[in-house]
Parts: sequence; C-alpha cells; structure tokens
Amino acid sequence: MASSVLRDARRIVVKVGSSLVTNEGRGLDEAAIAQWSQQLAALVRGDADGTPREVVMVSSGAIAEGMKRLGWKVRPKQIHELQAAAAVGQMGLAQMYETKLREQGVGSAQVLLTHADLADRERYLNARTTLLTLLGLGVVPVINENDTVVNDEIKFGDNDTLGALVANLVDADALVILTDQKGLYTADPRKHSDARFVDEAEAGDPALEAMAGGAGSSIGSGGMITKILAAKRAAASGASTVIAWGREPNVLGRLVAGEAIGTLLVAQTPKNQARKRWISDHLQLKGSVSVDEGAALKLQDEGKSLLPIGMTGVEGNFSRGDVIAVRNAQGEEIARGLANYASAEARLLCRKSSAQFEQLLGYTAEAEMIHRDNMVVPGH
Ligand SMILES: Nc1ncnc2c1ncn2[C@@H]1O[C@H](COP(=O)(O)OP(=O)(O)O)[C@@H](O)[C@H]1O
Ligand SMILES: N[C@@H](CCC(=O)OP(=O)(O)O)C(=O)O
Repeated sequence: MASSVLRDARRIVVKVGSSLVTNEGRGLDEAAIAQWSQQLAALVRGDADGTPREVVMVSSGAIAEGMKRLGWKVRPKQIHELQAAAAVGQMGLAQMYETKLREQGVGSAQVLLTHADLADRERYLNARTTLLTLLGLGVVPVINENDTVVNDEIKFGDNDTLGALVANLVDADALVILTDQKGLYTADPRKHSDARFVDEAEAGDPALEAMAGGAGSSIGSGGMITKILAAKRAAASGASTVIAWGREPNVLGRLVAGEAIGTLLVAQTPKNQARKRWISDHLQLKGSVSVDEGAALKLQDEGKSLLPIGMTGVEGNFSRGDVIAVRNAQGEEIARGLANYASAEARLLCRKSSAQFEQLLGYTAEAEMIHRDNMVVPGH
C-alpha cells in the first residue's frame, strides 16, 4: 500500500514551508528552490517512469523573505506590517520559481488565494478551472496566500492548511508537505530526544494530534499540528499525505518511484467517492435543471457531463458554483452537481449547442452545464 500511493498519484500538490524556503530567514535558498524545480520538472515530464504528472507547488516564505529585504530582524506584530513584508517578499519568491522552472523548460504561474476565494462557490469554481487549465498546459502553478487582503481572522495563516485546500480544490491524489524534519515523530524531536519516527498512519487518526507540537523555528508557523490537520483535510477529498524532509536528495522523484520516505498519512476514502460524498453532503440545493431523455441517458448510463443542449428548463435562482439538481422529463431527480452557469444564463443556453454560447452570452466559459467530475449520479 505505502509504496504505491505516490507511485500511482497523477496529480500532486507539493507544499514547502517558510523555514526551508528562506534558510530559516537568512534569505531565499536559491539552491534548494533550484533542486525542487528540477524535481518538479522531472515529474511534469515523466522522466522517472514515462508518466507525466501534474504538480502544484504551494510555497511559503513571502513574509520571511520580505522581512529580510526590508532589513527587519524581528517579526512585526502589526498585521499591516506583515502584509507589507509578504508583498515585498512575494516578488522574490515568484521570480525565483519562475527562473528556476524556466531553466528546466517548464512554465510557471503565480496564484495567490484567500480563504474567502475557496469558501465562495463561484470563486472556488473559477480557481479550480484556472488551475486545471494550467495543469493541462503543463504549467506549474506556484501558490501562496494572498496576504495583502486578509486579516488574522480570515487567514489560513499557515500554508499547510492552504496546501490541503488546494489538494481538495484540484482533486489531487496526494499532498506532499516538505519541512525541516524527516517527518512526524511521536513528540517534537527538538524537545524530546526519545521521540520515535512514525512511518505510516491513517490520516485523521486522532492519536496523531496528541503527538504534534507547535512550530520549531521562529520562521515557520503552525508546526506539526497544522500538517496533521492538513492531512485529515486532504483525506476528505481522497488525497493521502506524505510529510518529508525537504532537503532529502531527490525527495519527489524517489517518492513517485515508490520509495518510502517520510511519514505517510493514508486517506481512507477513495478519491472519487470522497468528492461525490462532499458534493452530496455538504451543499445546499439552490435550484434545478430539467433534461430530455437523451441527456438523462448520457448521465445515467454513460457517465457523461450535462450539456445545455439537453436541457429543457431551469428552475430557481442559482449562481455559478451552486449545487443544483438535474430532473428528468418526469420531474424525478437523477443527479446533482455544481452549476457552471448561473440560472439566468442557463435559461438562455437551454437547447443550445456550445458554438452558440458566445453569441448568446458575449463570452464562452465551459461547454458543460455540469461537468461529470462535479456531479453525483446515484448508482455511479
Ligand atoms: N511530533 C512532531 N514531529 C516532528 N516535528 C514536530 C512535532 N511536533 C512539533 N514539531 C515541530 O514542527 C516543526 C515544523 O513545522 P514548522 O516550523 O511550522 O515548519 P514549516 O515552515 O515547514 O511549516 C519542526 O521543526 C518541529 O520542531
Ligand atoms: N503566506 C505566508 C505565511 C505562510 C507560513 O508561514 O506558512 P508555513 O511556513 O508553511 O507554516 C508567507 O508566505 O510568508
């Protein structure tokens, strides 16, 4: 089991912490970022086994790098000073990844997200679509929190949580958290010399939370507890997590080759099942669309997406990203999922082919009303 989790993963979110990226605050570790970029590029190209993988990098370090650039020795307490430091440091961070990935022949993209972006259904779908488009283009998104616009109450705060939410967002198969320890120990190894290493456990096992202490350095935030909770969150969409030492030579390449490195926290629910459960459990129905017999068959028998051409009517008021039901000609609910178009637009698109969307709406977004990845059809 253990060795196959990363080997079988096709879409991977990698998270690196501030202390690693910035050499515990001494400045961006160019050699380390070059190493990770080389490893990310190898995954994207599929160097190891001929299988290209999609990778998202979640990188911390903006505040630590900004503090260094501003000549600040002590981490400020004021939130606006932290935000200023993050804005300064993010420039260096993005530039460094861009340069190092380009040297490897791989494109990169900067994506800054907030909690509110992922809590809002429409922004969630927009972020998801953009990231999936980037991944499809073979580009590595480099993500950080958009520190400029958030305060303490609505901050992810630590990027472990952000990494897990990104794993949920893109339906990653695995989350790899690179840090300054070899993985999880039974207690903080900086304080307990007798702490034992944990090779593998179930993500979400409450016993893990008792093992984890806070951040070990003055640079990182969160410590192990946020990594344990991130693994639990990632597991909710079916992604397993590995916590490993970021300076382990070729750590990413060796993980996807099946080597057991670091601590593996295994997701208990398979990916597809987890996402579908999330769609059916967590979201309130905002409306519905009725479909003809042909569309109903495509959904129920062929597992296809719902296209507007098969829609005969739209009920209720909903926005892009809301959960809606799909009803057959008899009015029975046959599926539910995330709407790509708001109800007003959906009404215009009924019975229309995607070639007509631009003329009707003035723009084209997705060809589907509900993409099959965002849809639950009972029995499938
Ligand atoms: N049970 C534990 N096992 C390993 N490390 C732990 C544990 N509890 C607390 N830690 C601390 O967590 C630190 C890593 O978290 P953090 O400093 O936030 O790093 P990052 O910037 O990579 O997120 C380690 O250096 C370690 O001192
Ligand atoms: N977004 C901020 C803070 C993120 C942060 O400290 O996270 P981490 O070091 O991973 O615990 C930054 O880039 O500095």
